[in-house]
Amino acid sequence: MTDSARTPLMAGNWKMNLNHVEAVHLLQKLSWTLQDKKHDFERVEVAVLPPFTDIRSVQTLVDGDRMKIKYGAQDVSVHDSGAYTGEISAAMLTKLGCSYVLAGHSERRQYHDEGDALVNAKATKALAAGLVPIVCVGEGLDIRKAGEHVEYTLAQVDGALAGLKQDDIRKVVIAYEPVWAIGTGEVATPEDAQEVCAAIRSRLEETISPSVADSVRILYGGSVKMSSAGGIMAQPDVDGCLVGGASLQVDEFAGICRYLDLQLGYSS
Ligand SMILES: O=C[C@H](O)COP(=O)(O)O
Repeated sequence: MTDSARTPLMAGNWKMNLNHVEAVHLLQKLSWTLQDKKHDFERVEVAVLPPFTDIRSVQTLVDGDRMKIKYGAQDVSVHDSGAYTGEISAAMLTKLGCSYVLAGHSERRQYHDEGDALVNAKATKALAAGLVPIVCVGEGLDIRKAGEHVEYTLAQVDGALAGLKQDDIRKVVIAYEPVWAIGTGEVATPEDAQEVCAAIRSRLEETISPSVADSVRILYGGSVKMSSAGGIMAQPDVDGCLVGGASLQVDEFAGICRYLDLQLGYSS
């Protein structure tokens, strides 16, 4: 990203990894590493998205050690309470001190058949409870090969944000994740990321307002590593990264969070 009022966000999606004991160890080590390197959390925000079972332990650690790392969940129910076995409500996440929640991650879309209407309902519930939804969008390989990736992704954005108030949309984070680059080691080029992130921002400008488009943070996700983060973050419409596998390795994730320092040649 270039100079703008948008604070970059590096969010680590742990997916279904780490039990609560392992989560505490990783988070403690991440915090020490970033503190040791004098990471400026106001300049680059850092968040982790653990499995539900870890969140209470993460909350206790973050509060107890006054960490500046934020945290959130990987999914949220569209229901407030009641007979919905296995579901977790937005209010439960707020009570646990969560700041963020993913909505419509490609793995939820793929394995749980989540579509844009459900993603929209989840984002709506999250916002109403004071959580910031990280709305995930992105195309599969067939769509990319057909050259329809921009149109396809913009339709997902339209669907996910339908009916939300302007002031709510301003708070939303959008994560562009080309599915073919997730967990595959295939990284979209910085130019690929910029193409779609810029198209998303233009769409927000046209359909919502220029000021909302200027406020919304758009992340890139898909096999991001410490070595690729700098090039991706140099793109003007990329405001951060949604990191999967590399967020489970403290040094890699800390390096991604410190992309600015590493570009300036400070010690890794
Ligand atoms: O939520 C994260 C994305 O799915 C990217 O995962 P990855 O970095 O393992 O490719």
